[in-house]
Amino acid sequence: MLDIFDLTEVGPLTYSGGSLPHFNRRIYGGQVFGQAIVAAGRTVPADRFAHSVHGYFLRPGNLDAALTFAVEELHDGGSFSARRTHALQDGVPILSLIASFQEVQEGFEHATPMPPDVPGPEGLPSSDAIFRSSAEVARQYLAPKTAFDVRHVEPQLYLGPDPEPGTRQAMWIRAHGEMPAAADRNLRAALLVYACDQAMLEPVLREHELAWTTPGLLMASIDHATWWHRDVDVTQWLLFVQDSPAAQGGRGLGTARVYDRAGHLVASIAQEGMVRRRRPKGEAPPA
Ligand SMILES: CCCCCCCCCCCCCCCC(=O)SCCNC(=O)CCNC(=O)[C@H](O)C(C)(C)COP(=O)(O)OP(=O)(O)OC[C@H]1O[C@@H](n2cnc3c(N)ncnc32)[C@H](O)[C@@H]1OP(=O)(O)O
Repeated sequence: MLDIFDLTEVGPLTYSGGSLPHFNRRIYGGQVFGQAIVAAGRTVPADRFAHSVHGYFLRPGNLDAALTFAVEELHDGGSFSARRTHALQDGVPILSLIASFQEVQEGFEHATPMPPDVPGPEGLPSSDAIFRSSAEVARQYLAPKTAFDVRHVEPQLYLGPDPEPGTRQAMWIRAHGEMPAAADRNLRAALLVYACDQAMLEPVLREHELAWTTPGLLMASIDHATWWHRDVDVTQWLLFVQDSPAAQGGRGLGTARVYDRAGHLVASIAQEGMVRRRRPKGEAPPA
């Protein structure tokens, strides 16, 4: 997974990168969003780190087409730098985001505390075991090796819906493997976005008694925002405390507060997605 974040500089403010296989034959949103953050981070002073990003998934990404990241230098201030990245395939943008970077500074501090009553990851079922238990479904949906161990507090939504629907969930996540010593803070930030796209809309599914494998489900991430409050390391367990404030009109909103094991709030995330039931064959779109 780390290889696809090792972008190649192909021109001024321009980078290229590869894609990992993905089950629905489009580029995994967290991958292209994370790569676009890394591209932006390559163009800022070395002591400025991503603190927020806002972006839109404009078109489905083609796994077989070249992926180019074009960065625009929007602003370099005394302590903040802003960059726009367009991820392009065949000359058209599939993703547009603006990321902002800041020097490390002292300031006022507060954070919503980690909920006290969430069980730790050790005793919870691992996504690895669930994927291994259903070889047929796993072959259809997943690459041979998944990068993250995901452990839900509520029932997982891979094979079926939650029998007790609700808009909230808590989930632990940790990358398999190590981070290279040379990994920089902006790469670590990007890897959090990679990790989260697989679960940000789960509270929407949970509330509506849906699962990833529900037949006829149409889903795609539309937009995404992350605020990194601190340096974040996906090779250590992170707790996602998730909610869905609303779903309507074919769109659902997911939010997450992300805590490290020590209880620090390391990031806040919001993501909206298209969540629809596929129209039955032959049914015309509304006039
Ligand atoms: C062991 C077990 C493992 C199990 C399994 C594990 C899973 C383990 C978790 C993995 C989890 C990964 C999660 C990945 C999450 C991303 O990675 S998503 C990828 C990133 N996002 C994207 O690629 C989205 C890119 N953007 C777009 O594609 C477009 O901007 C949008 C959002 C589709 C909107 O475009 P648009 O042209 O305005 O689209 P629109 O006209 O609304 O039509 C969209 C679809 O809705 C349909 N539609 C339109 N109106 C309606 C309506 N009223 N009712 C119903 N349908 C409608 C259309 O027919 C169309 O259908 P398709 O032709 O696509 O089949």
